[in-house]
Amino acid sequence: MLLLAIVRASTAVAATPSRLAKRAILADVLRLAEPEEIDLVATYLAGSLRQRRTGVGWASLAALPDPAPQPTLEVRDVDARLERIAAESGAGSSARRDAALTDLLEAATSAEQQYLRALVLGDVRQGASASLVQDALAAAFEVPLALVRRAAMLAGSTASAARAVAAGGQAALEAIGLTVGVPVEPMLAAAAPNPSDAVAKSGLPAFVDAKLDGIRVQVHRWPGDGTTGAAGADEVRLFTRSLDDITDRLPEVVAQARALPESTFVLDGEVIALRPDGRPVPFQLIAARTATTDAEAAAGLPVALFAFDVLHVAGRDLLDEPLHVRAEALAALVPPELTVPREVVTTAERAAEVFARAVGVGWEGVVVKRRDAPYAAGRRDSAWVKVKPRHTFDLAVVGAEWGYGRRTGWLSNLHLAARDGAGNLVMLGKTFKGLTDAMLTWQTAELLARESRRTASTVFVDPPLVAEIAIDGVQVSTRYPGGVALRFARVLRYRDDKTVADVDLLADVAALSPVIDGS
Ligand SMILES: Nc1ncnc2c1ncn2[C@@H]1O[C@H](COP(=O)(O)OP(=O)(O)OP(=O)(O)O)[C@@H](O)[C@H]1O
Repeated sequence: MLLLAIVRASTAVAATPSRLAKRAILADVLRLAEPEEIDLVATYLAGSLRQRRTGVGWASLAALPDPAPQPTLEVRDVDARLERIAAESGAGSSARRDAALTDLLEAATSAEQQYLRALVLGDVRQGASASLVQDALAAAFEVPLALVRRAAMLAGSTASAARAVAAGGQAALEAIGLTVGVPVEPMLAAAAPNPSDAVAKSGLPAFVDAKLDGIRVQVHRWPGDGTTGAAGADEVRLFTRSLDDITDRLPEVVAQARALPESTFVLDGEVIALRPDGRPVPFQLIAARTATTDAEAAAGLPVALFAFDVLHVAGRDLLDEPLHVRAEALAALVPPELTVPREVVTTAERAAEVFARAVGVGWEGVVVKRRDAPYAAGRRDSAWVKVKPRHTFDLAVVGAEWGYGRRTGWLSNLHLAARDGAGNLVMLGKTFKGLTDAMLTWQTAELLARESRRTASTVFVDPPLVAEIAIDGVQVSTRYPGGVALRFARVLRYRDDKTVADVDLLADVAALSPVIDGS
């Protein structure tokens, strides 16, 4: 199939808001794909690449070469070229990568060049997600959508489901089961602002788990065939939320899995580290630790898996079992000190108490779980509902960057600052989230009226506006002058009844982090 077919579909999908129309466009393309390439076609249609990383950044794609006059690029050719680009390593690799990229772009028409650039940068804005492509696969091959979704989550990708359905139709989809050693898409959580809204979604009684702020890890163990590891030792593999294999990075978790009393299982959980006083180490440090295979760095911060679910034990798939059955299987497999703190509650009041206690001991919040729900891999629905404390601060808006795309002409990305002890405004982060069109219009006029200076991208203001900002927390920053950066900031509302004297203190914002406040 020509890449052009995908580019055209992507453009057409972006141009219609109707999900049904999008599905029809995608299904037409999927029907035309050869069975050997349908996995790539499905991947590209969802706006992603088969290669997790290509090593190509913005700079290499800033200027595009002259386009080809005619579309000749085949989807499979594009993939093969990207594979070579991604595989480049060692001395001179960046020059070789750029040369191969230029070759690829020279073979592309102008529309294809734009599409390839967006694809490589992960920036295809067409409104087609993996979920929509699954919908289109079901339509194209006339099979139930639920079966496509199930196959995609069990085989770990929509591309694998596409390959199966193109090769063997419904029967091939049905034949896909959980394979220990092959990661399953993790179940995700919806969000609620407080525990009572969460239990309203989940129903009562509900499981209320502590929400641990670490790295999601799926642990697979199965009897070894002696090909890797010590002779006769079981195989263990660890996968992240995006299904990357990080077994080598977390030897303690591998050891922990080997110490459990079964030789075949799949566990889901969160990897964190605890301080000597039992409080959790901040997420940033866990993320840094998980990103390295450096044994010395690893030894400095031992981590452990805290399991919260089990998908398979000793030949028995548990995905379709209700949570309370999986919870029993989990308790039989994993000792309590290696499972997340959990309580079954029967009232909203009790859920609120468990939430307050969880936050009090340093957990990120809670995840409220429906007692009879199966493991909905790859889905974000109300069977799991996360609740985090919402921290709000009144911060100064000291500048704003011009928006682009739909926000062209509006000042959009806000520069946010708190006050230090001397009354100076110290920048802590930026946000363009939470702004309605009416707020964008209002703030653009207000900020321009207060303009003190500007650069090409940013208008700085004096005096600042004051906005109520919600954040999930703070983290240590080397970028911002106060050494503190906001996490997931969003605007709740403007406080034009407040002035800079009402802006919250840097120390109060920083106190959200056990590390930054020095304790
Ligand atoms: N007890 C728990 N049960 C389920 N998930 C948990 C639990 N403790 C921590 N988590 C983490 O919370 C996440 C659930 O939220 P969600 O599915 O929305 O993921 P997310 O987008 O990464 O969210 P967040 O940034 O809030 O962690 C899981 O991916 C997991 O990493």
